[in-house]
Amino acid sequence: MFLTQSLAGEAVAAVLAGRNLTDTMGRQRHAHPELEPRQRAAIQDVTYSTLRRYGEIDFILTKLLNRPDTDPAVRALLAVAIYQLAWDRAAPYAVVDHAVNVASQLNGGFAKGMVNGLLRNFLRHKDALLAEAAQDGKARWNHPTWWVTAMREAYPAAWKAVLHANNQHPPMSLRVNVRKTGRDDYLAQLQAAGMSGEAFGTVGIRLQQPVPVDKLPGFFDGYCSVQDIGAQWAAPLLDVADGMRVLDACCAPGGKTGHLLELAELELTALDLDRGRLKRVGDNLARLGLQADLRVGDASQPAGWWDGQAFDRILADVPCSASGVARRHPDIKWLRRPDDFAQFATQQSAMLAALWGCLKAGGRLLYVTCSVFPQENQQHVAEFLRRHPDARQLPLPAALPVNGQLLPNDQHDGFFYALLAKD
Ligand SMILES: C[S@@+](CC[C@H](N)C(=O)[O-])C[C@H]1O[C@@H](n2cnc3c(N)ncnc32)[C@H](O)[C@@H]1O
Repeated sequence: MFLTQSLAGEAVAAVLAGRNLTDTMGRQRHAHPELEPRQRAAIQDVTYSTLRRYGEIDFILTKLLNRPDTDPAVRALLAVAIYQLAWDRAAPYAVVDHAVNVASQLNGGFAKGMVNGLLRNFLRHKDALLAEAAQDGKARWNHPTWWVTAMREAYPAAWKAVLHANNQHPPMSLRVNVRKTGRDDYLAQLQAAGMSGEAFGTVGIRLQQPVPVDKLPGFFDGYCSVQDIGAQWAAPLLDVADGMRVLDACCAPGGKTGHLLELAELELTALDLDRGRLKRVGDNLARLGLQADLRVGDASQPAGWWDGQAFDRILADVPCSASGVARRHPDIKWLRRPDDFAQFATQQSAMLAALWGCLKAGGRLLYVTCSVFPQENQQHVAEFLRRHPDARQLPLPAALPVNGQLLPNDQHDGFFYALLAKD
């Protein structure tokens, strides 16, 4: 547990200092090759869970700490230990002892006594403090206040459910590669391997329990991909057919690229700005037995990568706040700032306008975000339609919300879809 607390504390401190959690944990894995998968899973679980609950934890720490200028590394360690004492199954005495040991190695160990005293104090008043945090208007939602206010305004009926979903463990879902096996066959293979899942859509399976991918039958032979059920709408919405020229404009790590290629024989260009992430697209396609023309480039600058031949279909899965997948990336809640949206909007508008010029008349473009903020979604598309008289928004299938906004729930993450036709 010493290592779990030490590395989880380090990761929480990095996020609270403004750093990305995925990158931070990647660096930790690199620095600690000796960690076994079980230890890595424990560190990830404690780190993610602490960040999911950070509103309540911060409230409790603010009450218990005498000094507002506590060392950030010590405060993050305390946050992790409070998560463990309040919600984890770990034995309280072990949590406190190990936290004291970790503290003794932080910045000269001056905080050892304080960590010991504060955690014991927390244990003495745990129920009352947790009840107080659960009642506090700011702490209880475990989101920044501006985010709660925005959700209240955007979804007067559903905002509590949206915030609640963001604080849960996400479901693990699969997309069966129909080029290799059928969905019913794959469900049977899962069952034979001691796993069970529920069918969704035409090729989706939501697993009852998340599992490491190496336990999934035929995963390395491309029988399935891990993909959220909500993300599995993208490729079918583009209604692709054999022989089409298709652009996947922000493709990495390639979840939707693979799905498009599983549906038809396409001449597909897979573009991404990030060379490292594009490599993962190549790896994923190789695993699935599929091929695309992979290009590094900026979607808002087609001159750098486009040969001038228009596309029949374009998928624009643009960079966004990722607020619809906050439960998979709990750092997002604490890293985003309200003024980030202006920057996203500028980037999203530039991409959409440039990609529109690469689409054939009669072609379709699917605008996608994994955001629940209307300014990245409906409002953004309405503005685009005002500026482009040759663009028409097509209705979505009845199974999707009319406005294209999927909100996160126990079945899928939050996504936004707008299907645009060029007249
Ligand atoms: C939401 S992710 C795409 C997810 C992907 N479509 C999938 O389903 O696996 C957005 C991607 O856009 C890429 N990106 C960001 N800015 C870009 C730009 N100007 N041009 C092209 N790609 C960009 C990022 O590197 C990131 O991989």
